[in-house]
Amino acid sequence: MAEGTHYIDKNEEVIKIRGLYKSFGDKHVLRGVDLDLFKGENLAVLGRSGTGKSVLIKIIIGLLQPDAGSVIVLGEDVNQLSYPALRALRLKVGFSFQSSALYDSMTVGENLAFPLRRNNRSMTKSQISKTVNTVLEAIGLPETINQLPAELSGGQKKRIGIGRTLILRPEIMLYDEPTSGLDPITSTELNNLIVNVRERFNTSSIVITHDLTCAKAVADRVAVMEEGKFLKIGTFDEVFSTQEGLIKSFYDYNFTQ
Ligand SMILES: Nc1ncnc2c1ncn2[C@@H]1O[C@H](COP(=O)(O)OP(=O)(O)OP(=O)(O)O)[C@@H](O)[C@H]1O
Repeated sequence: MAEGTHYIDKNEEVIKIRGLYKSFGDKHVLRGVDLDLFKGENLAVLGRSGTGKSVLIKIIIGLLQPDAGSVIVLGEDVNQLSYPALRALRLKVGFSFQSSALYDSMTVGENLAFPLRRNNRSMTKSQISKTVNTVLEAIGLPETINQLPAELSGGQKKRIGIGRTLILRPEIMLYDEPTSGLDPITSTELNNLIVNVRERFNTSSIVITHDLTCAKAVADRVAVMEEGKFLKIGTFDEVFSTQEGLIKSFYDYNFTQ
C-alpha cells in the first residue's frame, strides 16, 4: 500500500471485537467474529455478498444488538452504553455510505455544513464556512461548493459523501464499498483519497470492499470474511499467498479475468 508518515499503534485497539454472534431467526449470520482495528490502521474487510459485513458494521455503531460477544469502540462497550452515550460515540465514528446519501436539494456546501449545524450548535457561520472549505480542499473538490448533487459525477458524489463524514472529525472511518460502480481511474482516485484522509485526519479505518485493488492500495491488513467469521487476517500478501480455495478464487476473480 501507499507509504505515508502514519504510525500504527499495535498496543491501542480503537475497535476490539470478541466472540460476536448474530442470528436472524434460524439464519446464523455472524458466528464468532474476533477483530482488532489498531490506532492509525486501515483494515479492509473482504467477503462475498451476504457474508455479514454490513451486519458487522451495524453492530459496531450500535444500530444492531449482537446475540453474544463484545464490541469495544474507543474504549467503550457499545452494548452497555445509554442512548446519549452511544450518540456521542457515534460522532467519533464516521460511516461513509455506499450511496453517498447526499441531500439532493442542498448544494455541496450545504450538505457538508449540515452535520455541523446539527451537532455543533455553538459554531458560528464563519467557523462552519471555514470548516467546509477546509474539508472540500482536503477531498480535492473546492470548486463544487455551490453545485447540486445531480450535477456531480459518481466519483465526485462519493468524495463529497466522504467529506460530509469527515466534517465532524471522526477518529474512526467506516467506508462501505467506496469504489463500487466506479471506473478504474476514478477508483484509483478514491483509493488515494482514503490513504490521504488517514494522513491528514489521523483516522483509523475499516474499508468494506469487494475490490482487491482497493484493498491492496489502502489497507495495512485485510480480513477475509466467510460464513460469519474471519477466515484469514493479515497483510495483503500474507492473505493472498495461499492456494486455499475460497481466497484463491477471490483473487483470481479480481485479477486474472
Ligand atoms: N435486519 C435483518 N433481518 C433479517 N436478516 C438480515 C437482516 N440484516 C441482514 N440480514 C441477513 O444477514 C445476511 C448478511 O447480510 P449483510 O448485509 O451483512 O451482508 P454483506 O456481507 O454486507 O453483503 P453485501 O456485500 O451484499 O452488502 C444476509 O443474508 C441478510 O439477508
